Amino acid sequence: MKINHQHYRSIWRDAQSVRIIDQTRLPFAFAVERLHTHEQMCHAIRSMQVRGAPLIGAAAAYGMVLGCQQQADEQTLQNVAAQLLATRPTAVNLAWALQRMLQQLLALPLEQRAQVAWALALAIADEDVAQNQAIGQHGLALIQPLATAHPQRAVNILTHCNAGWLATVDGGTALAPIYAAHDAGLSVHVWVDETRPRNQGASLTAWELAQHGVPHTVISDNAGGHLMQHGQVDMVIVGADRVTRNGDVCNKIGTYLKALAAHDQHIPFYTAVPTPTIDWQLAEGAGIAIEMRDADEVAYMQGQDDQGQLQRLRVIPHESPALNPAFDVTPARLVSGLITERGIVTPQQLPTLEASL
Ligand SMILES: CSC[C@@H](O)[C@@H](O)C(=O)COP(=O)(O)O
Repeated sequence: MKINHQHYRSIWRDAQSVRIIDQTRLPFAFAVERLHTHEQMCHAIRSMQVRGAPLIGAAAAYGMVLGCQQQADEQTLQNVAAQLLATRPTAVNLAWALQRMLQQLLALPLEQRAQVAWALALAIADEDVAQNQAIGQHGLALIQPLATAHPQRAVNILTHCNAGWLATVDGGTALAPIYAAHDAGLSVHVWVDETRPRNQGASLTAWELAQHGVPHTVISDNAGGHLMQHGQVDMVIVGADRVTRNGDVCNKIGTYLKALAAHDQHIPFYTAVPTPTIDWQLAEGAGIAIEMRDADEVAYMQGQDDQGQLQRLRVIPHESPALNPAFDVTPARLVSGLITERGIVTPQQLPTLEASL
């Protein structure tokens, strides 16, 4: 991803520390933070300075590296992994990356661990970038026929939350096919759900689409169904935090409602999902731990006033409680297909995909 003509990943090594883009400051400030300890990485994941399933996985891997720099014995590494695992419960990539790092590090002699850990984390990051590139190409094959069918207008794609390059190491999942289509010269336009309460759509997806020059429009979370009814959505592509063996898709709260509306209107609903986001151990979505976040995220909104000052404003009565489940589960029956780095599969074809891994 290029920002002001400079290429960035959303996480990278800098000497013996790790750099991240602080996503809580976007879209109004582009700020890079430097992390030296695994405690700082825990804070970055919990506070959502870094967020999005694949990026959380890579961040956890780099968190293990930072822990390893201080002490690399088994008990310390298990302890660091447990702290990182406790930061956010829903995205399976976190547990996946920690398990992989632990397994590979503990197989090494103690004195080699701190050194090799950097290469192991980089491998996870590089794999994510490659997977997203492949997802982009497979997803492009879905957009191409829609562009051919409607040569006089843009293909309208609705997305929810941020599953773009900011949610990954680079390239994005749900946005990867959109970037691929735009770069291939196809006319695409993106309906960007604002994604209350944390506004990842309005703040992050809109920002990165604008950086890349992709035409888009931010809509309120409630507008999607209306646009679908009026022929203004050709397809929906979302990301996922966890997909279960049967193809149930856990993603940002509100995804399920978009899937229901898309199903009612016979609009294809795809989820773009790298295979590390598939939880082969879990039979169905009902078993997924849904993160409950602070009610203040619902009670308050943050934004910039006309003088350029950041403001945090309460939007509900002081007497009213609020509830903030961060994710929901879209049943497999509403999912047209999963765009993976191995190709596009229906939920029913997941066992074949698992066998091929
Ligand atoms: C490629 S990211 C896919 C999902 O992780 C994304 O859609 C999402 O729900 C992110 O939630 P967040 O709470 O911002 O981490």
